[in-house]
Amino acid sequence: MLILVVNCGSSSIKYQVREMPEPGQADTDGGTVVTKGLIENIGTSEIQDHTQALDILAERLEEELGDRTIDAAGHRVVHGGERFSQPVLVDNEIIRAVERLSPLAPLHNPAHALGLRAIQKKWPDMPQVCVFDTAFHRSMPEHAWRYALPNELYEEYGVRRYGFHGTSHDFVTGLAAEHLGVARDDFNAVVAHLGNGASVTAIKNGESYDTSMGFTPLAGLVMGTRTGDFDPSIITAMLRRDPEMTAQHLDDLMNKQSGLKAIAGHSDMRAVEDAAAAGDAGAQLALEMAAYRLAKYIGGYHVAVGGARALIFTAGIGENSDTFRQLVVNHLGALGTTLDPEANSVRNDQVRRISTADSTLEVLVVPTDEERAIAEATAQLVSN
Ligand SMILES: Nc1ncnc2c1ncn2[C@@H]1O[C@H](COP(=O)(O)OP(=O)(O)O)[C@@H](O)[C@H]1O
Ligand SMILES: CC(=O)OP(=O)(O)O
Ligand SMILES: [Mg+2]
Repeated sequence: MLILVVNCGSSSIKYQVREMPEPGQADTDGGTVVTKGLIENIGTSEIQDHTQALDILAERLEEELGDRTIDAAGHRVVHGGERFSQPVLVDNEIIRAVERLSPLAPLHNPAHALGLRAIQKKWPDMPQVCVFDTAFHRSMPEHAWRYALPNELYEEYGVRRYGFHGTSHDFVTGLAAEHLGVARDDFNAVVAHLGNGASVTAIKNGESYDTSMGFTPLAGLVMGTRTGDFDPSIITAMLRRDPEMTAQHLDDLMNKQSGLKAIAGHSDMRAVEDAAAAGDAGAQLALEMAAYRLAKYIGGYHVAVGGARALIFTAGIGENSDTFRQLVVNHLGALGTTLDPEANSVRNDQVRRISTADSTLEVLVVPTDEERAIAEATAQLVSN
């Protein structure tokens, strides 16, 4: 079965076509990638809108797939609100629901809705599935997801912690439990998904118990261009100083001008590490801030789940940066967690253990694959 996996952003569409085994077949190993790519600059004179981007995608697929046809499309949808705890088959009502969640994810959900409609128009008979970043976190207990704010903010505006990157946290949790030979229901762990956006999740009995992102993907860790946690009174203080300041300006400041970029001058971790190695003090500080913030979350989540068995690193930075992993674990001495430097320096795409034999938490690197997880969920739903 051929599955098109799409991640529609406001100005780009990332896609992958995977050949998936029929669900229920004994060996569902995630299938194989047939082709993948990126269409950028949507909303410019080059490519006007998502409909035009889809025309380009269709042309490329025709060239690359010949007369083979796509059986279904699976979409990454960042915000599923309180409604969606599972992937769903798409119809008009679902697209409207994704659109209605736009106030909670203004950078993401409007683009997802455009992508869903554009595909529906182009291939009316192709089934589509939405896979939500928030879904895995629907298992969090209320004391973890509530904010200590007046009730009507939750009741009327849905102000609560939702959490993101759920598809990835879920996927690597399963692989780690399997690797360690633990039943997933008994598995307690801390998962650090460290990409351009970064979040850390407390896993209790195989489910999400708490997570660092919140109402939006801004909260928690120090990221490439996002602040992560900071005192919200900074915002009101800025508004008092400059009453002309707009929500747009503040969103841009917190989401695009902050994080590593603000402290080191680079948002890309490789560039930050190179600058730090060359002696740049700002880059060294940025690394230390990001590692320290994450270490505090790990300690907190170890307590939250009643003792984690494993600490899992994943995504671009988590999978590739032995330097950053070492900086984080340097703070975990009080937990008795230590890395084996040789194991930590190994580079491959396998699930691997990088802690010493006597380390209290077993530290694993687990490569994530959100596209594979989306393709699997899509194949599963459309075959039922
Ligand atoms: N070898 C490496 N060393 C350090 N950082 C790396 C390395 N490879 C990739 N990264 C970092 O991973 C991040 C991107 O992660 P990724 O998961 O691809 O992001 P996203 O999917 O959120 O766009 C970037 O900060 C990049 O610098
Ligand atoms: C939700 C989120 O932060 O996504 P990304 O890491 O792709 O920016
Ligand atoms: Mg990512």
